[in-house]
Amino acid sequence: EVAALAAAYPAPTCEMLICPPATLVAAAASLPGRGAIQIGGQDCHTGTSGAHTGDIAAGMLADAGASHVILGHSERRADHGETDALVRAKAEAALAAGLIAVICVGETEADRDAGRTLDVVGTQLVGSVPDDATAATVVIAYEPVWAIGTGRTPTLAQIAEVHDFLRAGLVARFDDGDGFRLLYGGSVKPANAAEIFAVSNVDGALVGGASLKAQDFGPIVAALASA
Ligand SMILES: O=C(CO)COP(=O)(O)O
Repeated sequence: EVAALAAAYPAPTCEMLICPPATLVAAAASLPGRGAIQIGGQDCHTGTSGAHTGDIAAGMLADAGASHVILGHSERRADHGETDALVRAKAEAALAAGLIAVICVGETEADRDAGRTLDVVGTQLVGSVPDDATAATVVIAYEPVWAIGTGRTPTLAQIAEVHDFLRAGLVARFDDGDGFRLLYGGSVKPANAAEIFAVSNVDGALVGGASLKAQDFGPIVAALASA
């Protein structure tokens, strides 16, 4: 699928990143036909050395050919109890290893129903993003937990509200806050990609289910390339 996608988009006008499971990072990165597609991991450890059996250090991902790593995905936060402080420490390790960190934030459905969405993502943003982050080294992904894999998405106005809020938070904290890429994630499909990419401060997408097949991911890439 990676090779098929690369063949379909030999010179894309947007960046393409595939983050396969750790067991496939090296194979994907060394695929002769990967073209412009970049490869990332889905998590890394905070440490650069030491005894951490089963964990994958950022430097190991870089050695395997990864350029990026996703950190603080809601499944990591839920399944492994990852806190903002841990995500930040992982991001620091990723930056030290020369990786670009794709840091995820997002509210649960209970948070949204209680009117806490901006509080939650704001706290996650402050807590999870290292102080030495730059627009070149950190990407933020807004992923409402209730939209992941469910086929449900926030309204475009709700996406805009959160993305504008995240942008304001980045601008207030970082000199180049305007330049950070803000991805939306959660049930992005070929059918809704173009309208989501037209939303204020949406610079791209973090795609799960629709990234597994080149025939689904391709139209999403095309929608971003022409956004
Ligand atoms: O976060 C995501 C994948 O990890 C998003 O998944 P879906 O695009 O399948 O909703």
